[in-house]
Amino acid sequence: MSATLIDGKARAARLRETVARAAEKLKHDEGFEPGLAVVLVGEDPASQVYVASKVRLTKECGMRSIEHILPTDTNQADLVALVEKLNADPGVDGILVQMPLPKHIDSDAVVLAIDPAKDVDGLHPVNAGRIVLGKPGLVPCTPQGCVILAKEAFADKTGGDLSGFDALVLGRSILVGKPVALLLQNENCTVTMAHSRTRDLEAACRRADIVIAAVGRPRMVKGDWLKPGACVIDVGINRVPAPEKGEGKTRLVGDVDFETAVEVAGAITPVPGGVGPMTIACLLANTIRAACKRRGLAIPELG
Ligand SMILES: Nc1nc(=O)c2c([nH]1)NC[C@@H]1CN(c3ccc(C(=O)N[C@@H](CCC(=O)O)C(=O)O)cc3)C=[N+]21
Repeated sequence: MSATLIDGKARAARLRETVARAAEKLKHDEGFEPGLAVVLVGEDPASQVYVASKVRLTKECGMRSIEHILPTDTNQADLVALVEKLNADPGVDGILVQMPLPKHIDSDAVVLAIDPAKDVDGLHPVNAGRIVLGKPGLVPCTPQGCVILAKEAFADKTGGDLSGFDALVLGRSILVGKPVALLLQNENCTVTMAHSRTRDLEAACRRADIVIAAVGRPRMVKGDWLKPGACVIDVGINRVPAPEKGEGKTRLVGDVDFETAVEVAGAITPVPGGVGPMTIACLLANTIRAACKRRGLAIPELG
């Protein structure tokens, strides 16, 4: 058996289309263009690539992109001052400070400085708390993308309803593991949070109808860890050497061993082309939501 591929690229393109329509409507009905401010500190090449695609897709969706590229030696006070300036700017609806920040900067303090109403990354403790409480707020982008893709996998069977499924989240990071576990609980899944100290991880995995792999270990989850027919969402973005492509070349692999998993799973996300593109589409969707909420407008349904 070979699993159905969950096409994150196509799903993300569809979400961006609804974002573009919402942006167009805001421009037409309300006379403004939602604005997303992206702050990049330093010259990390991966971060530069991510920020470039966020900027490009923001514009493609008919929104305004405000870019601040700062040198590596930027100090914390100056970065916080910039965030405060963006908080106060009425033309800025969303603020994203690209992570990781240089080591001399306390990223918690920077995130805390972001106005929770503009926190389109969903990283501010106020927004994290809202998920815990099951209250509306800005939901982190990668976890949001994981849930959308899991629903997509069950579209035919349950109409996308995840109620009652056993979900296993592998990894407990603030950015992905913890919030995605809470979101799945809010979708009425029975959630297990597994991590490096989990006893008999393989057995726990084998019980799950939905596996979210977010540990950052290349190809860790093997096909024989999976319940036949399970839905597998691979959050991993690991760059590994690919000598077969030439000397010094690399390729991207997930936290799931795709070749063996695809034989057992019912549905699986590829890497690349799975969760990654959804992360950016959800960021753009959050910018629309933040823009509407801040102005007292109804928040559109963005699918
Ligand atoms: N404040 C902040 N918010 C973030 O959301 C954030 C961040 N910092 N720092 C870094 C991580 C990583 N991240 C990705 C976004 C898109 C892809 C993506 O589109 N990946 C493509 C392939 C990209 C490639 O080829 O390298 C894919 O999976 O198909 C991946 C990773 C957002 N992050």
